[in-house]
Amino acid sequence: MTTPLKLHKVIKRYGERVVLDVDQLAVKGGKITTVIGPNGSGKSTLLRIMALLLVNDAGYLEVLGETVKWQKQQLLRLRRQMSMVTQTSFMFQGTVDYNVAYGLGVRKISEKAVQNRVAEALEMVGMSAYRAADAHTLSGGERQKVAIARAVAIKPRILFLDEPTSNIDISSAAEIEKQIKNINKDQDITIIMVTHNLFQAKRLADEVIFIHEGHIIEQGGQDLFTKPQDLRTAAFLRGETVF
Ligand SMILES: Nc1ncnc2c1ncn2[C@@H]1O[C@H](COP(=O)(O)OP(=O)(O)OP(=O)(O)O)[C@@H](O)[C@H]1O
Repeated sequence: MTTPLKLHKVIKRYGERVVLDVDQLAVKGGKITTVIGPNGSGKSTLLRIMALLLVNDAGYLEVLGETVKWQKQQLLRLRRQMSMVTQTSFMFQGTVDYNVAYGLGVRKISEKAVQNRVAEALEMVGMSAYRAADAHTLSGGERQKVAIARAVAIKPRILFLDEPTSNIDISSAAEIEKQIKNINKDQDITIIMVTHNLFQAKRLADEVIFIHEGHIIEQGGQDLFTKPQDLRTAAFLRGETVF
């Protein structure tokens, strides 16, 4: 799948206000795309629409080769092929094992296969030693790793990350960044990640999208960081206010 996600003339409004207005967007399959932009520019809104958690008001999406009709059966089928990790992850009452296995319960796979997937996912994030731990006793960084394991255990085709490391320290964030890269490479999962951390965006991005006031101003590869084409992108990357 070269383009697992496409948006065509997608608009999202809250009341009268247009908060997202994307003419065309194509996300490259098997790559890590980072989404950057000022506060309130529409990054999370874009991510939530792409993850089929929020309905657009105009335009349409193509997800994993299907035009999204927002019809129940199709939504279920498509959502089962994607997962999301947010800034602070909810842990269910129970062990780490239980939390990672959570999304697998509704899938028709054997108990043995569930155990294998959980073990594999925890290994990927370096949390194998915590399998039997109570999830509510974990630190913030550990929770995020378990949340990533839970998201990966379902073997999604697209993984959405909304500021997954913004509440954790630099060294845990660095570990998670490494794990994100490995997940993308080894599991061939398309990753779309919103981050406020420009250094992180640069370290992880195969592709980057700069969004401002609901519009995609620029999309490109690593060149976008070094040779931005738009004055607003350049200003944002310099840490200046974007007008
Ligand atoms: N449920 C809602 N009702 C009304 N307005 C909303 C709602 N959700 C988001 N907005 C508005 O939409 C705009 C875009 O919000 P969004 O969260 O997508 O931005 P963002 O780029 O992710 O911001 P941040 O970097 O601050 O997290 C903001 O102005 C926000 O106030």
